[in-house]
Amino acid sequence: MTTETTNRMDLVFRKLKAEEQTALIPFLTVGDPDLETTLAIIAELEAAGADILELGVPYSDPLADGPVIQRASARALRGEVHLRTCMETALKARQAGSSLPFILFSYYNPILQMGLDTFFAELNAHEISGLIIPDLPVEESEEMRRRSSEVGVNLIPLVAPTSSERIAKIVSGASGFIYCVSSLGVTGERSSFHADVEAFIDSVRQATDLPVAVGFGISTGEQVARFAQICDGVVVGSAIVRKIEEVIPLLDNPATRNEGLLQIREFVAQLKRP
Ligand SMILES: O=P(O)(O)OC[C@@H](O)[C@@H](O)c1c[nH]c2ccccc12
Repeated sequence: MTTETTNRMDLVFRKLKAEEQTALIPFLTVGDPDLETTLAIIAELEAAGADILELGVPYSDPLADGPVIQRASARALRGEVHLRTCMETALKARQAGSSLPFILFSYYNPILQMGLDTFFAELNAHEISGLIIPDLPVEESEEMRRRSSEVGVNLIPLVAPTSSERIAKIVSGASGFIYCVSSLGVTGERSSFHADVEAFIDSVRQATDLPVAVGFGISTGEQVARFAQICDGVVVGSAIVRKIEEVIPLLDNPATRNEGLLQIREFVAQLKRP
């Protein structure tokens, strides 16, 4: 008997699995170039076939990010976009009709600044289904996992090709999905991945019944199709953030805004159907 889940993300993975489909999971930085445009881009990503969305909280010290996302964070921070505005953006996107499950992607510090009690009290109220905290110390992940599950939000762990014997520990008690980082280093488009990435992903699959997704460096339809063969989800961030950066001049001009939005939609659509 399956336990009924109300978590929107879990329902999407279950539906895609039944259809033998892989989730396309874009990442964007909220507020890049501005909050109103982020809401418009979310609608384009959904129309382009996105299944789940990572909403990145801009941060002043994004140590795991490459230059593309660093620039996006800097643009969003100039617009005074912080953790609470990102949560509010998720709610506004839902109210505007989006049915995408939202993953709030934040470094640990902004969450600590807000205060854990406030943060977790507001997660659900803002339609957040998942949480990724790339720099969450393992020692503190137990409390964060407990608090997340208390409010029905999946705290999604990252595993790296070097995690090896820690994989079992990382995935035990996890929920939502397991995020396999395809390569070492920081985010950013890549033409090649960690040498044994398929074997690594397979070892994660052996260690969990949860959906397994891969991210880091994936930027073309061919790369998405390659990983879709062995994963339940594929995350694409920097390539989409770069496309957004490229069309900012179009987005900023009312006369060409729709052209800019269309270019973002078309870029993401070809990731799903190369
Ligand atoms: O940008 P890429 O190379 O496509 O990788 C996904 C990534 O953007 C997103 O999941 C992410 C953004 N910042 C991160 C920091 C750590 C791990 C993952 C991330």
